[in-house]
Amino acid sequence: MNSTSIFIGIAGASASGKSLLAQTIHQELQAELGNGAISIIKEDSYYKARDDLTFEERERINYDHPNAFDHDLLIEHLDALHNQQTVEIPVYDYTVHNRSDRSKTLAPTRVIIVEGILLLNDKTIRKRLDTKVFMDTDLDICLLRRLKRDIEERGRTVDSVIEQYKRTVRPMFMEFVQPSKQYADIIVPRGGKNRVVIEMLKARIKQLLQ
Ligand SMILES: Nc1ncnc2c1ncn2[C@@H]1O[C@H](COP(=O)(O)OP(=O)(O)O)[C@@H](O)[C@H]1O
Ligand SMILES: Nc1ccn([C@@H]2O[C@H](COP(=O)(O)O)[C@@H](O)[C@H]2O)c(=O)n1
Repeated sequence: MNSTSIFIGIAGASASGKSLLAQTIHQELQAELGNGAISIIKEDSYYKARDDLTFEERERINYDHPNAFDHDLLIEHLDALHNQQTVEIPVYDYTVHNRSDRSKTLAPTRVIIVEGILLLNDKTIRKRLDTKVFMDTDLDICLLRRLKRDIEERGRTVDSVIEQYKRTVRPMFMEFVQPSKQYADIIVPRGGKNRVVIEMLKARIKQLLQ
C-alpha cells in the first residue's frame, strides 16, 4: 500500500446522484485495482447524534444546515485515514433521525471517495480533497428522485418529503450547497450515470495513484 490515500470529494444537492456516481466508480475501479483498494465515506454518517431529543423534535431538525453535521469527527477520520489509521464510522438511521448504536470499521484504502451535500462548503474539508466534484443536476429532477427514494428507502411519506423540501432542503441548497459549486474542479451535469465523467474520474484517480 502507498504511504498515503487519495481523497475524492463529491458534493451537490440531495438526490443529485452523488451516491450513484461514488458507487459506480467504486465498483468499476475495485475490479481493476483489487479488493480493499477503494472505499466510500458518506457525510450523512456524520449527522450529529441527538439522543437528547424526542422523535418529534428530531423530525423538525434542519438536516440541510451545516450545524446538523459533526464535521469535526469527519475531519478527524479523514486525517486518521491519511495517516493510515483505521476508523470507526457511525451508522446513521434515517428512519429514526438519529445515529444508531452501531459503527462500521474502515481501514485505510488507497482511494477514498467522500460524498455529501455540504462537503465543499467546509474549507477544512476542501483542503483535504485531492479532487472536488459537484453534481449539477436540475433541482426538479433531484426532487423527483428524492421523493421516490425517501419513500422507498427512508420511511418517508409524500407529504413529509414535500413539507421538508419547502421548509429546509431547497432554502439550504440555495444558501449553502449551490454557492459551494465555485470550489469544484469538475462540475457534472445530469447525475450519477454520466459516463464521460465516470471515465474521466477513473483516469484521474489512476493518474494520482502513479
Ligand atoms: N442519471 C440518473 N438517472 C436515473 N436515476 C438516477 C440518476 N442519478 C441518480 N439516480 C437515482 O436517483 C436517486 C438519488 O440518487 P443518489 O445517488 O442516491 O443521490 P444523492 O447521493 O446525491 O442523494 C437514486 O435512486 C439513484 O439511483
Ligand atoms: N434524519 C435525516 C437526515 C437527513 N435527511 C436528508 O438527507 C439529505 C442528505 O442526504 P442525501 O443522500 O440525499 O444527499 C439532506 O437533504 C437531508 O434533508 C433527512 O431527510 N432526515
